[in-house]
Amino acid sequence: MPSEPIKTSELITNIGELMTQDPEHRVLRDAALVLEGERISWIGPAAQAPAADAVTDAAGQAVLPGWVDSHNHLVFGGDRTAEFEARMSGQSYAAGGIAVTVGATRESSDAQLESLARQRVVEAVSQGTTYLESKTGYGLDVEHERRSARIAARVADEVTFLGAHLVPAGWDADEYTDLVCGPMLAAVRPWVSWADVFCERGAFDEAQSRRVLAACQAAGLGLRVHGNQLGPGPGVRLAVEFGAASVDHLNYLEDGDVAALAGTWGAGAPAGELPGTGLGTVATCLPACDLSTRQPLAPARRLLDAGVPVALAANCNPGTSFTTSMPYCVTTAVLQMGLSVHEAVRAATWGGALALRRHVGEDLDGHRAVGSIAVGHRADLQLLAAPSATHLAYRPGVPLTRAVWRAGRQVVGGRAAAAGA
Ligand SMILES: N=CN[C@@H](CCC(=O)O)C(=O)O
Ligand SMILES: [Zn+2]
Repeated sequence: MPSEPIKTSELITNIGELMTQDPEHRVLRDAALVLEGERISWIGPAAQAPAADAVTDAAGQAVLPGWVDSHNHLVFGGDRTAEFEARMSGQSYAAGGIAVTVGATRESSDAQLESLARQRVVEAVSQGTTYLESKTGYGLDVEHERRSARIAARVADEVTFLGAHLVPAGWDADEYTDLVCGPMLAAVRPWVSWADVFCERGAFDEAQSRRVLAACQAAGLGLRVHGNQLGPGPGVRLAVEFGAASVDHLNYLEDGDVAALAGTWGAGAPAGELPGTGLGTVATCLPACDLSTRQPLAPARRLLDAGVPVALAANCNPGTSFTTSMPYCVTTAVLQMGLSVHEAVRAATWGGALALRRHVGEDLDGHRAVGSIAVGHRADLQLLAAPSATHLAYRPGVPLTRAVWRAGRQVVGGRAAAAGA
């Protein structure tokens, strides 16, 4: 991605609306902030801003945290246009389509796969994404999963092992599950910190999913689950049972599922803001996927009302959601899922960070918090070509990303562009 050399310090001033997503959920007017190296060092009224080595004039426009996109499948070859067209003519989505992408992925060279994945990251960053996750899952044998994990680790901030995406043709499901839990897990382990399982009809049943989650947890991986996408099922229950950081999709939830997720956050605790303690399972909703598969939209409003923290993610993959656009997800969450603009932005920034456990402090591995604008956090920001975040929903489909900073480095736009010149 293009980047300018990092400045010692940079003042971004004349910010019309600064939506911090900090613990107080502050929205500041006529604000400014200072970046020092990769971190945010000062936030306050523009009139009191300190001097800095460089100055960006936000020209009264809005600044938000960069999007934290916590669910993607970026390492794949080919596409599934024909399947999409068939779906738009009434065919339903089924897990089996994954096999088409597995074939195209195995036929691609390492260089092709990495280049394609990088292009997808660049596309995401150009729309304001500053931190993103990618899964494996289109290799589905030991060597190709290892390769996917290695490539994903080169392009994404967080990598999730999804060997349990589909049982490949010719395999017995239980024997394939043994492979995932044994040699495949060992092969990918150096590159991944998360594991996931597609717990759904046509993919992995409850017993197989439980085995995958237990083996990956024993190997020290954090857990995530694809659950309740194509019908009611055990995905949410399993995620809760294993203390997964996130359960994703959630198109078919029963009252008990919502209650179980809410229960993981404890009564009355400010969701996710007890650093390192009391963290439950985030509900990750994937609106672009829901629309592309013509499934009912995940009940984000109902989940928030029940006290469950919600994340929004793009779920970029060739089968169900071939988009990297977090603004599209935010817009849909507001226009069609009943979230306020503030809630949708929160879900696409702080919510994603919470789903990746990157929402607070400096972690043991030296990562700074992402997903909110606060002193000490990583300087991941986006400047909109609009005076408020409301324009993301008010002007749907309009490219509003004017400038993006990732770890203090401006990776989209220039200071002249930022000032509207
Ligand atoms: N649902 C499972 N996995 C992907 C889709 C995979 C595919 O169809 O290629 C998803 O998150 O939607
Ligand atoms: Zn997925």
